[in-house]
Amino acid sequence: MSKPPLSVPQPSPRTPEPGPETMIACESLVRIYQTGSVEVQALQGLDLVVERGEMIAVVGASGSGKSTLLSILAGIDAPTAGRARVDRWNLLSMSRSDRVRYRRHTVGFVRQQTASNLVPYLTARQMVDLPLTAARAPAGDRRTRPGELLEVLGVGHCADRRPAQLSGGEQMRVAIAVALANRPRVLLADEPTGELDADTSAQVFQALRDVNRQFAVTVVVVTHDPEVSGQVERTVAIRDGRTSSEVLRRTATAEDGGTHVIAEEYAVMDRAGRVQIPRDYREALALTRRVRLALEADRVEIRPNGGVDA
Ligand SMILES: Nc1ncnc2c1ncn2[C@@H]1O[C@H](COP(=O)(O)OP(=O)(O)OP(=O)(O)O)[C@@H](O)[C@H]1O
Repeated sequence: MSKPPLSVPQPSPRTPEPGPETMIACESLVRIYQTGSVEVQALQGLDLVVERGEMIAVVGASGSGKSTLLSILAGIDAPTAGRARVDRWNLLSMSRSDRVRYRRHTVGFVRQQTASNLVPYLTARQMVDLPLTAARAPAGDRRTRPGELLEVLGVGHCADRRPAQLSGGEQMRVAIAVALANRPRVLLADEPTGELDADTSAQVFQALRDVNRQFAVTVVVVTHDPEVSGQVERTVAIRDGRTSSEVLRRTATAEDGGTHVIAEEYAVMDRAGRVQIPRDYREALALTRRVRLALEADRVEIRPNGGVDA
């Protein structure tokens, strides 16, 4: 420290710990892939908390670990280390049968490639029925739920069509209906608008927002599309397998009564106090391995080694 603090600010009484309203809590999550002698650290200590009923977007460069995170949350892949809890499930200690139950009832997953979500020889109604049958849902549910869900997703008119008879946007809406069949608490979508044009993508995204509100399902959407990520209240950015920053958006009312969205970006600090400083900040001030930290009354300053006030 360059100088002693005048007074140490008191910690905020609000705790960042996952609470009863938390649906997803990942802490220091690590996933290492081993291919022959090569090790790839896809997740390198990622932290993420998502509240019940929240809808968030996850963004990040190609290879930053977004799909790995979603596969782990979907119960398809298992973490190497760290903690990951979704609803009442601990994702690091699930048995094989737990995993089946978890994937059937707790999470719905919409994959990146639209076609991979669908079965070419089944109609939309039959595809929504498939997970209901697998979960031995009551006959009443099986009769009514496929039609109702397709209706909510705006593809009720497509109920008797097969995937080849659907547009890209319709296929994605059907895929979302399939993922929601067993009333999951969490809906995970990996680039659901990646293969769609701008208008169709906006409609599909609106459909995700609608089901988030209507069914109170927690939604995590991975996207490259800034138009999409700009429409949720919270966007989490992943860099090199870690949560690096979050953008929070809120609607403010101006004096003339008009409303506008205010977006504020925050760096994310993990439990050990680590924060990633963006590359452009580091380069602008030539911050290298050693930096100077100073605790002020209302902030922590980071300065280049050899800066003033040494
Ligand atoms: N099964 C695997 N075996 C080996 N390495 C893998 C495997 N899956 C992912 N990786 C590696 O882990 C890292 C993270 O991959 P991931 O697919 O999670 O990134 P992503 O952010 O989703 O990228 P994209 O936006 O391109 O889909 C990458 O370096 C990738 O090559």
